[in-house]
Amino acid sequence: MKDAIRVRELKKSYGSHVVLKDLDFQIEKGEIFALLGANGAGKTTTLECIEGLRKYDSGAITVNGKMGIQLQSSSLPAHIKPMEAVKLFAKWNKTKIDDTMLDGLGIKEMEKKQYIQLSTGQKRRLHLALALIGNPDVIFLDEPTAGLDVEGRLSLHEQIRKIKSHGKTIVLASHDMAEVETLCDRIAILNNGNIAFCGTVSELTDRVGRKYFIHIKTQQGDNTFETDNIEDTLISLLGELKQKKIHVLDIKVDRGTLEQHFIEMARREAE
Ligand SMILES: Nc1ncnc2c1ncn2[C@@H]1O[C@H](COP(=O)(O)OP(=O)(O)OP(=O)(O)O)[C@@H](O)[C@H]1O
Repeated sequence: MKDAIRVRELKKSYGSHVVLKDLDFQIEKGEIFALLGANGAGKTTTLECIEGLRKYDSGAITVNGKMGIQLQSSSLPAHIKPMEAVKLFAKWNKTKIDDTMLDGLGIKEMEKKQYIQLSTGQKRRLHLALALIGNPDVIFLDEPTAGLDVEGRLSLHEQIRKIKSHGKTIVLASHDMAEVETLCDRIAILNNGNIAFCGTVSELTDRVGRKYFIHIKTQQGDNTFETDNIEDTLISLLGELKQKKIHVLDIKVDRGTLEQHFIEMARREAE
């Protein structure tokens, strides 16, 4: 399949702070691709270099097709009405307004409100609509569902899948691993200025295994244990605590995210 985006030997520093050491990856046409990584790993820097909004030090970036970029919340004037923004963007793009797309995203229902009066979900849908004006081939979404409730999130996922079904390529930066697991064809994890992993979610699961975190709060303090077998670990931990007559106040089990496990694994391998 033809690449929508190809990044080769991308390097970027801010002064003496090296953020991207040497990035190499490609994004295939028609896939949903996510860029993951801890805060400050360089996701936004990478996306903005690809989008042409940020200068990079060296390397090569190729984008095949027209780009549509989702705005940050602060980028629209507070009092603009959604359809005014849509008309403005259509004019800039010298394109006709796609009523079917606007109906799908419920933009016309927001007609009477000003931008600051929109709910978070409505703002996200408007940002998506504005990114789609001009019928782009590659769409960049930065944290598309941050701050939304479950219903808002599911509805936006549905819209993103619909965009993909029209053959578009979608690139997103996200912190929400559950979202990435359900939505994305492939992911890349940024760590220490490099692509630490690039592949499908199931390839990532195969690499790190399914792990869990058990958090135990006792009179003596809090402890966290990583395990791939909740039952055995819990039985042995509780047995040990009982024997030592340490009183358990609270127990929580969470799955952690694949990204956390992967970064932890990379850290251990580097030691
Ligand atoms: N314009 C800038 N000048 C100097 N340093 C910058 C600039 N932009 C980003 N940085 C630094 O570069 C690093 C990467 O930032 P970037 O915003 O790309 O990371 P990120 O992975 O998108 O983070 P987050 O998940 O918090 O949004 C951070 O340490 C950040 O402080």
